[in-house]
Amino acid sequence: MSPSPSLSIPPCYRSPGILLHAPRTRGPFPFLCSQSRSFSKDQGQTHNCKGLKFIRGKKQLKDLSTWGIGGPCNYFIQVFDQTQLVSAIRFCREHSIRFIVIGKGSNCLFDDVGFDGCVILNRIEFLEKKEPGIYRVGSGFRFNRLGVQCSNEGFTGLEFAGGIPGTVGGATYMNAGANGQETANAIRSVEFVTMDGKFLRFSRTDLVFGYRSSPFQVMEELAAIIAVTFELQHSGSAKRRQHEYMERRRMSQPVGEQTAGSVFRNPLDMGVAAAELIEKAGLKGFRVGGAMVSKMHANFFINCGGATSQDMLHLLAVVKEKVDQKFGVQLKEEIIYIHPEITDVDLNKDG
Ligand SMILES: NC(=O)C1=CN([C@@H]2O[C@H](COP(=O)(O)OP(=O)(O)OC[C@H]3O[C@@H](n4cnc5c(N)ncnc54)[C@H](OP(=O)(O)O)[C@@H]3O)[C@@H](O)[C@H]2O)C=CC1
Ligand SMILES: C=C(O[C@H]1[C@H](O)[C@@H](CO)O[C@H](OP(=O)(O)OP(=O)(O)OC[C@H]2O[C@@H](n3ccc(=O)[nH]c3=O)[C@H](O)[C@@H]2O)[C@@H]1NC(C)=O)C(=O)O
Repeated sequence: MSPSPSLSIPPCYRSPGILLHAPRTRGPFPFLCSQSRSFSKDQGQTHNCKGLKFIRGKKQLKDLSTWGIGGPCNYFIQVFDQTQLVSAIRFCREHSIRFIVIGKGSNCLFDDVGFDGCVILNRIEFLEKKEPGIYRVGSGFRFNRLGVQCSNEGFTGLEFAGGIPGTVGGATYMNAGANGQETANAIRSVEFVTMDGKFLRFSRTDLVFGYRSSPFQVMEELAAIIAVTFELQHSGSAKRRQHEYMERRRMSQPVGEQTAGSVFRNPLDMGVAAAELIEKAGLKGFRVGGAMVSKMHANFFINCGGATSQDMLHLLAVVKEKVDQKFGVQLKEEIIYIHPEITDVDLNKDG
């Protein structure tokens, strides 16, 4: 799909060498006619469909993102179980409405223009203990809470999740990690729903994860991850370790500020952290409008109050450019930019 003529990609993302992680929003059925919808029309109305209540044009994405940035979305719905999730997806597809599924919005940069589609907020929050160390958890369950609970119960594998602001679904999708642990290593199986409404369950051995990557990021038929089963081992020291990791996080990261965690992936092949390069480029405290490189941790960018998506995009672009100029390293985003209208456009490709 081509960019709409009425919306422009921010100029900073047109410059050669300025790359952006591809936003993967799920589009409508290709064979259905696209309805012409004006952005955020029917402001403030709700639309009831089979017991589901969609809010039209009113929900501000800044309230759904840890960065506190983003304009209105055309449709918004919260889902509390998999039946509601599937119904919401079916509604979107039948009406040719693009949708995204989000958790805590801790890895998303929404645009001030908003999102011309439906944002489905995942509130599937159950936790089942199947047997000692085996937890089946709804994808909307807070990852932080899971990490603390499992560690307190004497199981190791998810200590690092303490303090991570995302959901179990987001953490699986991103293969979140910290302190030498990764989500993938604790997974036994993942249940998800496809675009045509099928439920599938893959066991860990069927899934190839990497550093901040999962097969779900490139799975065309994925609609949403529904639940994840974790398999953890007994450990007398898990609780202490979880506390230590949390303390380390408090000492090294700007906890409590409006951030989206690490902005860039570490360039693993270079054997250096993105934060180190940004700091050595002299960019700690560098500011564009309301967006600033944290003085505490250079790979965290802070909304100091009133930052716009343009501020943040420009800050990202400047940091990438300076790091490239100084070290010849092209940083790659960990955060996902949700473009207001473009579907499946890889902005990494060119300007
Ligand atoms: N290590 C750390 O300290 C930090 C880690 N993080 C990590 O960032 C991630 C963000 O989690 P969260 O805030 O919940 O995610 P978000 O709400 O930010 O969603 C980010 C993207 O993840 C995908 N996604 C989220 N939930 C689902 C789901 N149930 N099924 C399929 N795709 C999904 C969607 O991608 P798409 O639209 O492309 O399909 C979505 O756009 C986690 O991995 C979190 O642990 C974040 C901050 C700090
Ligand atoms: C926050 C995230 O995950 C974090 C995770 O919490 C921490 C803790 O294990 O390790 C990663 O950060 P990181 O690589 O920056 O880890 P740190 O230990 O803080 O720093 C690495 C190196 O960079 C140096 N460093 C760090 C910050 C800074 O401002 N300047 C600097 O030079 C540190 O001295 C250290 O030598 C994850 N980030 C990535 C992109 O891999 C996230 O994914 O959102």
